[in-house]
Amino acid sequence: MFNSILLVVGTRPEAIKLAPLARALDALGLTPLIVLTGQHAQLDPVAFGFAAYPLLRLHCTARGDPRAHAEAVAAGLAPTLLGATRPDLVIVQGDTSSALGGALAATAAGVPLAHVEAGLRSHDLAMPWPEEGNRVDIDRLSHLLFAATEENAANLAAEGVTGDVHVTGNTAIDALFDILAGLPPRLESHGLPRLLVTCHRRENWGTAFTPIGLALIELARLPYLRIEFVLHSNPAVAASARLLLGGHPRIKLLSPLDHHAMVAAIRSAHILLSDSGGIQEEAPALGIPLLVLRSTTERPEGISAGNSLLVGSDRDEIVRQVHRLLGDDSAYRAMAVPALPFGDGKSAPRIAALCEQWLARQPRPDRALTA
Ligand SMILES: CC(=O)N[C@@H]1[C@@H](OP(=O)(O)OP(=O)(O)OC[C@H]2O[C@@H](n3ccc(=O)[nH]c3=O)[C@H](O)[C@@H]2O)O[C@H](CO)[C@@H](O)[C@@H]1O
Repeated sequence: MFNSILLVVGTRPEAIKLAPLARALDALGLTPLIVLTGQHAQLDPVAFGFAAYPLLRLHCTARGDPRAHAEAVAAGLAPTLLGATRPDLVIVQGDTSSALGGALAATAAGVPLAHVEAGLRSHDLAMPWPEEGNRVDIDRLSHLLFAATEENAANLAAEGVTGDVHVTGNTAIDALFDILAGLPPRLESHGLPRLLVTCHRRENWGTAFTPIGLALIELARLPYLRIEFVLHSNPAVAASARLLLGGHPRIKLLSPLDHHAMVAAIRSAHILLSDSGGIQEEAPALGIPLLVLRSTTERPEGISAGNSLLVGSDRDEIVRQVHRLLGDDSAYRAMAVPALPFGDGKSAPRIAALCEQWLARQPRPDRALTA
């Protein structure tokens, strides 16, 4: 009896986190249909191993209004969910408008919905916007909720979600370990310490980026510090960095890296400075101290583990914290102890097995015939 499962993929982080699940489902004989929504138009399915699976492209490129994008994704998905090839389960990941669109489409069509990375909460609907609201809405609609941590599950319980909640870890760590398995051992770095920076969140766009850029220009005065800024694939997001930092002799702007190269770059950095959700999950596992360019986070576990620290986007605070880690070896070492607060790297097979068991318990029209 074949169950059809549909994975909704819109952005790079969704591709990174759903690729291990696609493989785990396939290993159980539940080969998924991969829906590429087009939110990150340049997303290459081959780079994430999706070429092995049936693909459906919706061509819903990102829009300024995230709710309008979610509705476009839902409309694009409707014919597939209402047609003869009606899936048994739609799986979405995280908090993007593509994930919300997949959830809205599944709900409208009466197709069961599963949410990977359920229960993350900053408890501030305005920060991050629209992701916090997307996550709450998706969790409210989900039949299966895969929470990365106990804290995520506690958030869901507090909200009284009606679906089945399971603590599984985050598949981001599965993806990380898959890459590390293929990398040569990390060599002790004897070169100049490197500060690796990424910055893409909406709240750091445009003029909001200025204090962050000025902090980097101030830090670049340290003759022994190398600063590398990995640009985001969204040109509007990268524009602020290019404008303020382009051409600076001591700050190197790098084009977006593939995930293997990015993990290698993170692993060989001395300090990370980022507003990224995924890097908040990877940094503790790699034991690289992370200063988070946000005023709040839905990933407090990395902070509780001592691997990450919120520095917001205040210029002086960013400079102060980088100086502190460069100058105080015990402070640095305290943040550099590898930890796995977000999962053990086996989340994908765990989630796949839970999906298989849940599907086996669902009544199906043809099941009555074979009973
Ligand atoms: C509010 C929030 O936090 N939302 C997050 C947002 O994702 P994000 O913040 O993690 O987004 P990015 O920072 O773009 O991706 C990061 C990944 O990309 C890799 N990377 C990075 C630069 C590069 O040049 N090459 C790469 O390969 C990097 O190693 C890492 O694995 O949406 C996701 C989907 O819903 C959510 O899950 C997630 O909560």
